Amino acid sequence: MSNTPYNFKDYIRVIPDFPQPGIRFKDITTLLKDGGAYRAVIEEMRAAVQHMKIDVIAGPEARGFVVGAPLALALGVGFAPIRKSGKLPGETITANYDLEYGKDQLAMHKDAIAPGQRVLIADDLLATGGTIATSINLVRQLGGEVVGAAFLIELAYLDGRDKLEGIDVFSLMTYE
Ligand SMILES: O=P(O)(O)OC[C@H]1O[C@H](OP(=O)(O)OP(=O)(O)O)[C@H](O)[C@@H]1O
Ligand SMILES: Nc1ncnc2[nH]cnc12
Repeated sequence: MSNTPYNFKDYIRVIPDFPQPGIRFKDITTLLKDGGAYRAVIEEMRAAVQHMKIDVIAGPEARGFVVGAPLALALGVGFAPIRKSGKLPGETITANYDLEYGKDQLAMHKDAIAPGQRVLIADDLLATGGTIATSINLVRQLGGEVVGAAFLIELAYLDGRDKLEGIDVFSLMTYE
């Protein structure tokens, strides 16, 4: 049971028609700039995923970094970046994906995850699930065991969770 004094949704700015008509963009910068609220969401996520016995967190660029890296520090585990293609300097594997508003390709270093490691994938937001499904694909290609996925925000009406069968999913805030 959470004891937080924060109503986290009060810290999310919803911007209609960004980046294209019909999308209601959930802006987390209004949460991140408040040190107390930022710390509190990471603490809530840490408490929710602690039982998963994670070895490493993987997070997709860019907003997955601002959630995944502090969560890794809070849990005392390492962080493996999942980047848009062409950014990582070492040997990589890649996978293509669709977004709520576009297409892209993600990459990971081949040595980012050791075979058999228990991995949590962390991101700010679950929408269609394309980013997280691609992240899972990459981690599994490297031999990692994806035990969980954690988000600040889930857009439940886009059914992204359907792509996460068999994985322990935690979302701090849900929009219906
Ligand atoms: O569930 P999905 O439909 O895949 O959408 C969710 C993803 O979209 C956003 O990232 P975006 O690709 O816009 O990149 P950014 O973090 O660099 O802004 C968000 O941070 C998630 O990673
Ligand atoms: N509606 C949305 N708001 C913020 N980030 C997103 N990524 C995909 N859909 C999004």
